[in-house]
Amino acid sequence: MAHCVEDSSRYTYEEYKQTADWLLSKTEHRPAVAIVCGSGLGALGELLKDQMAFNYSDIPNFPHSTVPGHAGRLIFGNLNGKPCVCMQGRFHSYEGYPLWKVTFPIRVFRLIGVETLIVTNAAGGLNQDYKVGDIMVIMDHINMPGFAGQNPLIGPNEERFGPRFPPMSDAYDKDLRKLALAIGQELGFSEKIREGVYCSLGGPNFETIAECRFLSSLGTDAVGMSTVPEVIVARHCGLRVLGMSLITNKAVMDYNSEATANHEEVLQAGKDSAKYLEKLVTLLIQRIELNNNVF
Ligand SMILES: O=P(O)(O)O[C@@H]1C[C@H](O)[C@@H](CO)O1
Ligand SMILES: Nc1nc2[nH]cnc2c(=O)[nH]1
Repeated sequence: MAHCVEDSSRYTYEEYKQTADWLLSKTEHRPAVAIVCGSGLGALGELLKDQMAFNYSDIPNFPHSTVPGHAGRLIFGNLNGKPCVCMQGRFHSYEGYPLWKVTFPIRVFRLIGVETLIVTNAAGGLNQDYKVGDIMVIMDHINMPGFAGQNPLIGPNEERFGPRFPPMSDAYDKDLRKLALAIGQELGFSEKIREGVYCSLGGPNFETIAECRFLSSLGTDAVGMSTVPEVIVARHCGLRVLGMSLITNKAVMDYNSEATANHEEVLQAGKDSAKYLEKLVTLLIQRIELNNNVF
């Protein structure tokens, strides 16, 4: 039943196009790379030179950011000579947005000519080797809400974006992952840089101890509340994807522990470690090879 409600109120192709055309008419920037900033990681957006920024509330059809640490600005500019667009703030289903709304910007990016998506997030570390401040290059994901029928591609398929049944076994680009890991080593972060599996849950509560143990037994290295819907939609429309999680807290796995996760700690860890992610992304963008795709 829920699906029927969602279907009748999904964005039309024309609405994605309207937003894309609006943006293209307001700026001369023509980004090839889009960056989504996770909780507390908005400083990445400040790296862009020759900026032109829009508040989400001024962009036709755009949802609004409601979470602290997500400024709600779309910034166009150049990073190390490459044209980029950066979302300072993303949307989450726990804010009350259906997944087709959460992922709206991704298809708009495709229509304005973006070919590579870099998604970042704040995540809890389940892997016992991980420390707060580590950066995990996402190798693969588990779409937990997908197990319960929640997927941004549910509803009539829009063939102009991609196929009905997109594969997801190659969601995270191998070459970009290799490049990110190599740059991490080159920058001297070998202790900090990891590669692992991200699992997305619906939130907004943090996990119980039993849930953390369960996720860990499934092979999850880091847990969060975002990213996966964006990646599914990005892959559906042919974008190349790199994902990176900043480990902002260690998931509580022990019934004797007094620790509890909280958003303030997540934002603080973002502030403390933003500089590492900034260096990594800056060098990565310089080294990325672009195909100059036109959609
Ligand atoms: O947008 P991300 O996934 O980085 O945000 C994470 C998940 C929740 O929104 C929030 C919890 O602190 O951080
Ligand atoms: N679900 C979830 N999201 C997070 N975002 C940052 N830390 C966490 C966490 O521990 N769990």
